[in-house]
Amino acid sequence: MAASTSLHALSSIKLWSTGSFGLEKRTCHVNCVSVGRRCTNARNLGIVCASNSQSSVVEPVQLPGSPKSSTTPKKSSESALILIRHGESLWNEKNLFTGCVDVPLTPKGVEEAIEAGKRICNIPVDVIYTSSLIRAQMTAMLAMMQHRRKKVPIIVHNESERAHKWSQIYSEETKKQSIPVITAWQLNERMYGELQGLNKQETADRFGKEQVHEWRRSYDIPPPDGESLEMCAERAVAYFKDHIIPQLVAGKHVMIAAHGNSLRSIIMHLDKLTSQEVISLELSTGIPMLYIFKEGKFIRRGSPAGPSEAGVYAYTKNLAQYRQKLDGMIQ
Ligand SMILES: O=C(O)[C@@H](CO)OP(=O)(O)O
Repeated sequence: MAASTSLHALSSIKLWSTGSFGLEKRTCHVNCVSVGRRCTNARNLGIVCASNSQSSVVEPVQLPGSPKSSTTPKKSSESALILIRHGESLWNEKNLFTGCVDVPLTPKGVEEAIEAGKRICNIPVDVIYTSSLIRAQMTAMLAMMQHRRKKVPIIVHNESERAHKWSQIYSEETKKQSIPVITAWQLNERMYGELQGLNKQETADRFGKEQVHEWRRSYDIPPPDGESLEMCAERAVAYFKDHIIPQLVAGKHVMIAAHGNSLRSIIMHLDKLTSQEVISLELSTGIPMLYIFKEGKFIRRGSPAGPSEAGVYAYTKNLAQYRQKLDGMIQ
């Protein structure tokens, strides 16, 4: 189906379409990354980095005015990568296709973000990436309010020379107690084209569940005038490789707050999912997922359960040590 096909034209094509919806049965929708039979298996992920990181290493992101630090990868280091889909938005609540429409969180979404923050409050975060959409930014900020390290997340404004200059910080100590938040449109939700603002149920009633599921979850079939997951991946995964992997290689701990589909495309890349497997990948709102980046590989560690449970902290010595350090600082 051509991306430019209009909904009007589609309605006449799809009115007769009533196929079964077998894929729905296989969908595994849980509070973590879940892909069919792989739901519970953390596994080593052969990576990306070997072919990309060396050619695309960029400077670790710094707050305005920070002295430049070394970009040399710390060979023995491991880095945490937290992925979090934004909390429930006002259009999630209304069951509307949202895409790149910039809608805020609901009170429930705010709660989800706070809860997510509690789940990651012992995991180190050096730099945060969010989309340019407010629901992802709200989620990142609210989650960080819960972090035990109590650093202040600060949005980096580099959109113009003046914005950069006017947001300078003139205290090294204050900078040390801050976390840069980089906003990137490349991490935005997939652009949903002519579906944006339509009710999901009404659209399924009109065009058929099968067609709507294809638009929502297939890899390479775009919704009318919108982006397919493949098109979304072209910008989101490219950004991840060019900007985020170099941070991890440099030993920085990264959090990404983004969207159902921009994160699906990144997870597809990290977990090496096929275009068939990604169909059943569903992400819940406000659930953080942890990967460990070590020796050029991403190791999926699932979703941190809660600050008081051993859970993910038992997985790596570094995370356990960081937590102990926080315990020491806070006592
Ligand atoms: O409406 C959207 O932008 C997305 C995420 O809420 O919907 P879907 O579940 O179809 O990916």
